[in-house]
Amino acid sequence: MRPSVQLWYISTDVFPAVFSTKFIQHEIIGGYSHLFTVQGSDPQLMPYMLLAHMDVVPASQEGWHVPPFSAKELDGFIYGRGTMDNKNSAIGILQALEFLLRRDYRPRRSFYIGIGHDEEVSGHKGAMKIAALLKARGVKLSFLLDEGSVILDGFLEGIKNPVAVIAITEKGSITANFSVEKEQGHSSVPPKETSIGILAAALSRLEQNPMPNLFGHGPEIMILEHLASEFRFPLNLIMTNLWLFSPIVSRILEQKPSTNALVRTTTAITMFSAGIKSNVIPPSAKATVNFRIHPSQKVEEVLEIVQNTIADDRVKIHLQEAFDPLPISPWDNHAFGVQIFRRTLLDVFPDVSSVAPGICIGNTDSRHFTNLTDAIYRFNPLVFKPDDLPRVHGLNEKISVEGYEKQVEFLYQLIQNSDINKLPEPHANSHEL
Ligand SMILES: CCCCCCCC/C=C\CCCCCCCC(=O)NCC(=O)O
Ligand SMILES: [Zn+2]
Ligand SMILES: [Zn+2]
Repeated sequence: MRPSVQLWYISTDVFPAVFSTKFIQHEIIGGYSHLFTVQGSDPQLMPYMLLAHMDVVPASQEGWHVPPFSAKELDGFIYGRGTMDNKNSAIGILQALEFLLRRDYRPRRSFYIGIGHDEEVSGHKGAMKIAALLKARGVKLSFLLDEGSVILDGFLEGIKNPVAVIAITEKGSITANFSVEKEQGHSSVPPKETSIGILAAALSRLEQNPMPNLFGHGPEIMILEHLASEFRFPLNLIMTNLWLFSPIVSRILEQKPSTNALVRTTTAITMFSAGIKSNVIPPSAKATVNFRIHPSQKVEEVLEIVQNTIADDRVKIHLQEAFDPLPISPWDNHAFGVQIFRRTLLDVFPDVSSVAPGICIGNTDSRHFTNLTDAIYRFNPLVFKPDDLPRVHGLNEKISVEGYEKQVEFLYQLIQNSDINKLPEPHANSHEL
């Protein structure tokens, strides 16, 4: 089956300078993905990489203010599937580069642009192949920037200003298929339990018994530690004394889905199918459950908890895909990428008062690049309010025109800021960055 991508916008017509510049090489990888190699003028500087993807999850035709693939503009917003996840980055990166090239800019530091075509189905044919190709060419990266976190505005009770959260790891994942088989028969003489009843009860046990709250066992605590001074009194005192207050804070965080996802391995029953006719005892019931693994756990440990919670041998478990949480990227004054992001945020988003390390609660193509660098960061320069979160993979995904322009500006500055060969001095102003 062909992936659901539109390729027309990555073309010579739309980005003439990108495609005609001598020091830029363009390759198609895996049939649809793009790899651009931008050769900098100083080969001594270690290259970096910008990553994005152009494939999207499906969109229902109902419930949208405009058709989901029309990219129509309404009240200052561009609506459409992929406007936040992640065509905004794919086009934004190329547009920033196009602008720079038109101003005769030649970067000093080389960089790669990878635009995958199958991120939403694990990136095995796109990003994974790009990573393998770069590895075979002996490439090492100073840092890599992908999607995965944003500038949060109004997510945390008690913080007034928008804060940029750059994910330094991402959760692991298990996609498991559960099934129960039972003898088919006449519905007038039903057994005590059907395959549907057995499977539904097992899944209900999984939902009713969430995985343990692991706040404080992984890097999620760093978000609050870094943002402590942003909280109003007395929350700032609580956040600066998490050694004492973490039991209370962990209970508060688990109340909302967006913060619950930070403190535990989550369990989402995403597919269920069973039954063939209203008067036939169903021969089988099947379900798919997607777990996103907290950074302090591993696949094995989660599977053991699942087995013990279900505690029913009639329920068979088949793993579709499973991988551990990703390594934690450096976050200190020597982390080149982090310093570049800070400086660029300060340049472009003066309202952002803090930059904190965080966790990507979903998964990204960047996880295929761990052989090329230990400095993998997931961050999209978009200001997110709480009602934006359900739009990702949901209805009425949209980006404001101003927000998209800011994204391009961020990338435009980031490319230039990355050209320095040593870490910048901290800015001498009152800004908290
Ligand atoms: C301190 C408050 C934390 C709030 C946490 C919510 C922040 C949400 C920020 C961005 C959300 C969306 C990005 C997730 C990227 C996932 C990309 C994707 O869809 N990959 C496929 C997959 O995971 O299945
Ligand atoms: Zn995405
Ligand atoms: Zn997505």
